[in-house]
Amino acid sequence: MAPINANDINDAKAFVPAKKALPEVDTEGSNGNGITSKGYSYETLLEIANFLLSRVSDKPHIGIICGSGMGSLAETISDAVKISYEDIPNFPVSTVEGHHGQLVFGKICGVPVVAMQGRFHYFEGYPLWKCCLPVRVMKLIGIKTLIVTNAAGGLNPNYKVGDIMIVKDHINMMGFSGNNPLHGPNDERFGPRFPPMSKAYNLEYRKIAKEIAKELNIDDIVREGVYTCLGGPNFETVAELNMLKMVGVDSVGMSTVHEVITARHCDLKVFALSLITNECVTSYDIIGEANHEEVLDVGRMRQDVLRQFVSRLVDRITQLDANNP
Ligand SMILES: O=P(O)(O)O[C@@H]1C[C@H](O)[C@@H](CO)O1
Ligand code: HPA
Repeated sequence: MAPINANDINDAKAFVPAKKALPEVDTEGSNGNGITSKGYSYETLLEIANFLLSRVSDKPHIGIICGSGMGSLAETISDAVKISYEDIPNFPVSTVEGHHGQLVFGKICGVPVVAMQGRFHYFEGYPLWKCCLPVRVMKLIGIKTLIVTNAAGGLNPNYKVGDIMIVKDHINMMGFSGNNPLHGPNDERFGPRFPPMSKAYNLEYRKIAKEIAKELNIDDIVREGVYTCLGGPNFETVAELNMLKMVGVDSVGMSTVHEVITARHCDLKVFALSLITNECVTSYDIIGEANHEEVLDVGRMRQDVLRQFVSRLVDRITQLDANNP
């Protein structure tokens, strides 16, 4: 029999390896006890931050992470300066469709912002600390608030495709097995060894978001609920989803939780939302299955409303924080 090669496999897509190798260094906690783990040192992150600051004129106040299919959020940014991840020293690269792979600096409603058009996921092969490295870099370049968006499956039976869920809390499923972005030596220059997470999602921001939903006349599609992140890349089984439903999860995705933990650790204020891109399959009788194309399509369908929502949020958060420095 003739040997098979990769091109013989039906519909095989060429494997695209990450375009650059990333230097990983051993980092040591700031207590100097000699314990090390893989990560980037504070100084390396500072170098990345300074590299970025040398290319922009304004320090951003707010960082935005665009979820799958939601990259168009960054198109509301005026005076945009775009920096490809590939051009940033020691930065990871995006490998998922629907994640452009660049930082966009500029202004929304006159407020200096930076948006990540493309995030890093655990399933891409990045450890959690590396998925969250941009959050620390954004902290170092000056942001005070992080707005996180994600595409997620709707587990709450009242949710419909296209709904926007304000995240009020999360369940860190990956953390239950000890997989946490803060694992390893703690550098106190970022934050404390044992950061609390009981107020991770800023209450005032959530109130503002609900007011904005009313102003935009979209309060019928805006919900509030609990998000969880699983490692992916496969979508969940029926049994897994039913288990998550029992423990109070409203939306399921593959990101955000570790980013929020990293952000709260370094004292950033956080707002997060899920765009419900598909109904979770919680019964064996349901014919359809989750797929990434549908996720991206719903992102496109909701892009206008999301842009308006996030723009107003940036404006109002800035006013709120100016009054409560
Ligand atoms: O980056 P997010 O969390 O928005 O992406 C979700 C999770 C998977 O990466 C992808 C599945 O379609 O969308
Ligand atoms: O149903 C889902 N599960 C996990 N991640 C997702 N991202 C979009 N939809 C989903």
